[in-house]
Amino acid sequence: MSSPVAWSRAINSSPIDRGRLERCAQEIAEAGRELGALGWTPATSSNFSMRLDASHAAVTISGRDKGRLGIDDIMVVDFDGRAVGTEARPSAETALHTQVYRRFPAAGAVLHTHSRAQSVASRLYAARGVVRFEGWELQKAIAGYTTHESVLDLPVFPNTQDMSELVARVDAWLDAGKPLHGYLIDGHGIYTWGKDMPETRRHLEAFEFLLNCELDLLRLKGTPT
Ligand SMILES: CSCCC(=O)C(=O)COP(=O)(O)O
Ligand SMILES: [Zn+2]
Repeated sequence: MSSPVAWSRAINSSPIDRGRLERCAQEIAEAGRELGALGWTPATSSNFSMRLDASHAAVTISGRDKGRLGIDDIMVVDFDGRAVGTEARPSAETALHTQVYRRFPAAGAVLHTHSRAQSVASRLYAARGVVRFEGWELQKAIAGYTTHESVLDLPVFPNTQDMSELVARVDAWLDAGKPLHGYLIDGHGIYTWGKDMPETRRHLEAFEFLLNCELDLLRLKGTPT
């Protein structure tokens, strides 16, 4: 959103609660600062969002430095990706965010980052199409996982500038009944989500840690497990 005036227009022309929008924008900006400080949002990459209500999300404006976000760098979109109350351009990857909110009614936040581990792992596992985590205690950081004796799959989808292709791949995975808590895009980065921003941050940190462990094993052993 380019200014508080635009925010007022957005709120006046929609059922969105202004207080909720401001709180979400603050949470998104804070997450961006912390993820940026970790080096996971290089060169304006990455995008973040939070659910506002049953049909709207707050999402980062395209091209902004995600490590230095203010609330004016956050805008409102509907779940078809249309901007609400502003001429600003939402993230180029907005369709991947709104898909999560449509497919997971309990999802409250989505984070997408471009860390080195995410980017390198996406290339190494692209041919296999999935990174399979087994036997790691940190799998329990993902909602619903209660033991290291579980299988946690993080699919790797081919990169494309056509978001509808990516949306279709995610839909196909879900329609096959396979669990999904996040995914890599080849040569690109990771998407993950959760019921709120703290859970989404936890998922992102867990996937980052697990990917780094798998990459360390690869360096030591030579082939993917
Ligand atoms: C320079 S990063 C290329 C685009 C991208 O992958 C990304 O995450 C940021 O795109 P946005 O439109 O959300 O700024
Ligand atoms: Zn990206």
